[in-house]
Amino acid sequence: MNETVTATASDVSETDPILRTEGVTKKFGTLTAIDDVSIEIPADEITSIIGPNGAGKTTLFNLFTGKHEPTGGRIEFRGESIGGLAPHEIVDRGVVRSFQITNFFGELTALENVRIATQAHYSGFGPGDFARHHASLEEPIADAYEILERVHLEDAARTTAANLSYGQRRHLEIGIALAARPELLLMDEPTAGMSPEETHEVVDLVRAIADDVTLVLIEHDTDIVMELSDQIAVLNEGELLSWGAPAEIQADERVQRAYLGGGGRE
Ligand SMILES: Nc1ncnc2c1ncn2[C@@H]1O[C@H](COP(=O)(O)OP(=O)(O)OP(=O)(O)O)[C@@H](O)[C@H]1O
Repeated sequence: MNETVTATASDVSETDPILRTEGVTKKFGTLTAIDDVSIEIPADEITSIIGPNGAGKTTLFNLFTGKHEPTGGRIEFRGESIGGLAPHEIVDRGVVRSFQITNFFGELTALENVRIATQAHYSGFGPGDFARHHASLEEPIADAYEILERVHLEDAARTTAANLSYGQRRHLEIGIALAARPELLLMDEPTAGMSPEETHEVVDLVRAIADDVTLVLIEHDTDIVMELSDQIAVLNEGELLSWGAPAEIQADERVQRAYLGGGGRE
């Protein structure tokens, strides 16, 4: 059993927490996937969640997004409890997840994919209401172009998603997430499967997005984690093993033993 680590923003950051958990626990039958985790995610910064396979990283994201309901404990976004809210209610509050798995319409263009995602913010658009009269699409289209520029896909606006390169598709997924106007964006392995050049581009993109969106990343590439993160939370067997600035995490012997040196569970 590890000693209990309680992560507070005051340890590493001066900013207010945007997301906070208090003793949050998630059990699947007899397995405790998240075990009494208390953490504060500071606003306007980049926080990474790392840990060996099966440590509970994805489960923690699923608790943040409402995919899973906590078995115990509390999750607050901007001071209000969100534990147990439906996923769409949590998105409406500004907590959005960018998926690693493809989450777009392959036969539609990059522009159309992002435009559809922006339409939720305009009154009068309902689900599936994709093909409106052109004039009523002006604002969503302008928004979509702005987002495509942000994710460096302006030149691929008219390319169907299926014909984008792997790296471009990952940019599109980030664009679709940005279309939901997140205050807090959860990114699941943004550089997974990318070439060194594509990785470099995404690292720059993540940094640019972090200028006005709080980011929480799950990332397996330790170099990227150390480069990008303002603070790092280390999970191990469902528990918060350590929390701190990159240099502190790198120097933490428990982290070395549990993660950087191998180990883990499936
Ligand atoms: N829906 C589920 N039902 C049952 N067990 C689950 C479920 N989701 C996750 N688990 C278990 O909870 C534990 C934590 O899994 P989780 O996917 O959160 O780990 P992770 O840190 O994201 O791992 P990885 O790095 O391999 O993605 C694992 O033992 C996993 O098998």
